[in-house]
Amino acid sequence: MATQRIGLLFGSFNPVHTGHLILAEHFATRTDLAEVWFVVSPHSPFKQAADLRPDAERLHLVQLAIAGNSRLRAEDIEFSLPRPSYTIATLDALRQRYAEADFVLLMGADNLPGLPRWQEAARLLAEIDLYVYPRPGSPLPDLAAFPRAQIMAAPLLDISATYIRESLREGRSIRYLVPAAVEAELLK
Ligand SMILES: Nc1ncnc2c1ncn2[C@@H]1O[C@H](COP(=O)(O)OP(=O)(O)OP(=O)(O)O)[C@@H](O)[C@H]1O
Ligand SMILES: O=C(O)c1ccc[n+]([C@@H]2O[C@H](COP(=O)([O-])O)[C@@H](O)[C@H]2O)c1
Repeated sequence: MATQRIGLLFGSFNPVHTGHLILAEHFATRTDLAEVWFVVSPHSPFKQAADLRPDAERLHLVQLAIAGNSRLRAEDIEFSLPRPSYTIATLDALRQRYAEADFVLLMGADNLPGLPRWQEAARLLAEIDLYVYPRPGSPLPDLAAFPRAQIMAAPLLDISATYIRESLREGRSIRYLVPAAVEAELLK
């Protein structure tokens, strides 16, 4: 099989929302990437696990959100890896499982300055291309320290999983903020 470039969008997806989907669809259809995979993290190293929905539920919501879209995929590889989920370990595992894929890391410009503090950051930065999308309110990062990174504009929706969780707590509408199937599941 020919090598395919696959974009990886890492996150807690607690829950997945329309902002993630617009971003993923953009990269999967308007760049050289063949697909975008949502890598559901059981526990992101810099985040508290306290108000996290169970892993399987967050994965299921991603699966509902992307159902029928052959360019998007839900990846649960981190469920079977040590925690917290370090991206370099995940990348090693993904490369072992999918030897034919050429992975690219998708990342918001706000996250890039923190990347040098990630586990084995030097190896990670040496081993993978980064597509960095600007975030409103975040200055464009200096790419000097990131030779394999390039800025790629993408349409963004100014919502977050935090906003969805707050809306649910307050009994407010989440219609259109998440796909209808995700909304139905969250309101069950
Ligand atoms: N509205 C959005 N537009 C583009 N990218 C987003 C948006 N929301 C989140 N992302 C990015 O998607 C990835 C996964 O997001 P994550 O699961 O952390 O969601 P989140 O909405 O930022 O969550 P939370 O509000 O719980 O922190 C991260 O890289 C994050 O920066
Ligand atoms: O590898 C690391 O050391 C590392 C440190 C912080 C974050 N990450 C990855 O970045 C993703 C987004 O992080 P967060 O905290 O914004 O949800 C998360 O899912 C992790 O896979 C990875």
